[in-house]
Amino acid sequence: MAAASANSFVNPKWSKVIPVESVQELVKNHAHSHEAVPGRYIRSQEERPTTSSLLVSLQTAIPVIDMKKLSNLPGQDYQRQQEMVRLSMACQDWGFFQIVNHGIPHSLIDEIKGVAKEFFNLPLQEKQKYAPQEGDVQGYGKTFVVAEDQTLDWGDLLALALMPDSLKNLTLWPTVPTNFRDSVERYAIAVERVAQELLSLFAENLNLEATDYFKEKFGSEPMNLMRMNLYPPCPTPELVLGLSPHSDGGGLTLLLQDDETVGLHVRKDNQWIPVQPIPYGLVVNIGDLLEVMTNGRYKSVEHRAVTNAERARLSIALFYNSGMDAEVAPASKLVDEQHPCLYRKFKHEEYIRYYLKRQLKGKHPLADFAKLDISNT
Ligand SMILES: O=C(O)CCC(=O)C(=O)O
Ligand SMILES: [Fe+2]
Repeated sequence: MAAASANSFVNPKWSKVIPVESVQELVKNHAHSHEAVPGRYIRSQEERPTTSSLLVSLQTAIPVIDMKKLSNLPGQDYQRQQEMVRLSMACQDWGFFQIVNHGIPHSLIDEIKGVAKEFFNLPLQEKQKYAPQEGDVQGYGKTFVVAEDQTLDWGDLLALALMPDSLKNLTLWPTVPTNFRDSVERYAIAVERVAQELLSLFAENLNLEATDYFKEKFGSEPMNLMRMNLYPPCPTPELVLGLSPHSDGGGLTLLLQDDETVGLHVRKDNQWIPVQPIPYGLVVNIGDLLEVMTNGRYKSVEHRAVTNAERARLSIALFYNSGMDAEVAPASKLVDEQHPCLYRKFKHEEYIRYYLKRQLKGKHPLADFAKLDISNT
């Protein structure tokens, strides 16, 4: 039974895949034309990334957490306690933070960015060898294009399932550059270790019975994905989005972003806050599954990517998720009279299917799928 459901990830039918043109190609082919940005990419007035809201929000920044301060054992270490409080606030108020001193070697970070750039710079025919088969969410192209008339994101991507082995489809893993696969494997192991460390810190902060509470709930085989996003420069960045607003559907996301180019925006108090890159830092955000497991204490927050006219921007996301068969439900310790149960229990696989059938559109999926009506209680 488990094997059958796992294989369906690779073959039929996770989502309808509507093939669309590569944005990199579009830019190349229309570089000198007035029609460089086709109508399908142009956003409605409300969705456009206006500059006025950016100016206001520049005063705010997502919290930065120093992992080194958290690496000691729990105890009387005052610095550690302070950083734990900051981490807790970050998860509750923002759903987003950046981490520094996480222990991932800088050389490995340079390497993964290097192979990703090399891949996207290959000729289109080479990249198309890794286009997904029907119904798959892995491979080179775009996911979440579910309707012919949908407004498109100004970006290309490569999505890879990292684990479990039954989902990993090596035929969609590039072999050029030659060190691509090896770099991805080593980078993934390093980031997964940091994700596990963060999950134990969350459990400690939430006073859950064991620091491996989430590790256990995620199951022995987490379902982890990597997504490399490439946003080419856009002649009219004020009219398009690189990635539509969405909350991440998984557990925890660790994102490596471009050092020089701001592009990620996080929604806070109805404003879009740009995330200033920290060289060799990682952006961490809470996904929908952790919002459910923490009964809403930690927030899975909407975010989007914008483009600019001058430079391409690369980001590499690692989604650390529960296993497919894992049951997702609020921790019973986080449900009481003051905190009624906000979400129903569900199987992770059900939510993936639901999430993938929809366009990336704000934070609605979780609310529609699992939120309980507590107005009468
Ligand atoms: O490119 C970015 O900064 C955001 C990427 C992202 O949100 C995602 O891949 O889910
Ligand atoms: Fe995201």
